[in-house]
Amino acid sequence: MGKTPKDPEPCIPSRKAQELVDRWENKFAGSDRSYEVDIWPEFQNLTGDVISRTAFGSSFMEGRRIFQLQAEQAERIIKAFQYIYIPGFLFLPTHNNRRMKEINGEIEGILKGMIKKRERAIENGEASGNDLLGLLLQSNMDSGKGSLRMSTEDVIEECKLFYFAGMETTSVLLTWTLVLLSMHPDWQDRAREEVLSVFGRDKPNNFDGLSRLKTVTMILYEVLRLYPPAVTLNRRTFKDMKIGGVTYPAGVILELPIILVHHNPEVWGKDAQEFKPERFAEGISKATKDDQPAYFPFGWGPRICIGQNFALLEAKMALSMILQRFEFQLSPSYTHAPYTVITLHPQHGASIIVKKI
Ligand code: HEM
Repeated sequence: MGKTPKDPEPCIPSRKAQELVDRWENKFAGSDRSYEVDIWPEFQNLTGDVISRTAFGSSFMEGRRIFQLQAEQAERIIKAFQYIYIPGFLFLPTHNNRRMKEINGEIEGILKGMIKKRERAIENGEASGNDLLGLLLQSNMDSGKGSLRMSTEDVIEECKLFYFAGMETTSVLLTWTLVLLSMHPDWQDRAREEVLSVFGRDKPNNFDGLSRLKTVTMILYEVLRLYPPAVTLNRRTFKDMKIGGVTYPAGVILELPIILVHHNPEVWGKDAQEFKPERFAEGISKATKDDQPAYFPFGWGPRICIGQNFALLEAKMALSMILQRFEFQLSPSYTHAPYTVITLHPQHGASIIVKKI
């Protein structure tokens, strides 16, 4: 049968989420109706695969190696920050510092190799590919030799940022969503009812249907409020400026503690610590007292996250597929311990019991 506009070629997030639920389903052996799975590594692999394919197309295996290296790098950076601050300490040849340098070198080496290979292919007349790397290189070629052209270093930095920003954050969102829906089965049921009423048993991969998932969207917003993957943002003043009645000179680093603003009872009400997706029933701007702007999971202003729609789409697809096929609850071994390794991780993983519906 030919493909109709209603039966689109599944996009990368849809294909990868499908593989995940198929794999979970295949784990049910014989008459087993439930089993335990740690969703934290599962979602890291899912979002790592999605971003590898989106960013690097067919070179996704090299991309996956970058993801392993970046995960190790994040742990080491946090370790380095846990020491008392001594200027220049990061330049000392300690074991941790040497390994961080090595990791940086390996990541850059892999990216340089991929860029060279792709540039050669483009020079030989092959298509640049519609992945991030191809688009960056093509736009670079189109802008000629002028000042708008990015250097190889710029392309490397963009790829590294895109990779880290796109993988870690979305896996954190999916993990806390399943944890909270396990703690609040009433919301899990409501979300499943909505998904089944919009998609039935069909694949939830059409954008029209996904944009009609109101309860699922409210749930994701509330998870991002309580467990924002990026807990804090920094800004440096570039000139003297007055903020909230205080004048700051140029060069001051200001911190916006997203997680604290998101939990402030003066803004969100006495129930600020509670999971209540209904607060987003009339959208984000009506969720706070006196409509105060206090919701920044994706940052704000000119540097706002460029991947926010991609992330919400990926999360909605994966969550919908999971809800269509499984019920889930927390495992007795689950320990609630959110902690920050650049993003907000579950320190001891997130084991849940999955039951086939
Ligand atoms: C739940 C998922 C995500 C969250 C919570 C999130 C959050 C953020 C935040 C807080 C920032 C910093 C904004 C600022 O400094 O003001 C940011 C920047 C960024 N994000 Fe995301 N992000 C997510 C997913 C993604 C995805 C999937 C991608 C790529 C596909 C992505 C790519 C980026 C990039 C490239 C930047 C840097 C933008 C710039 O500096 O101009 N993010 N994100």
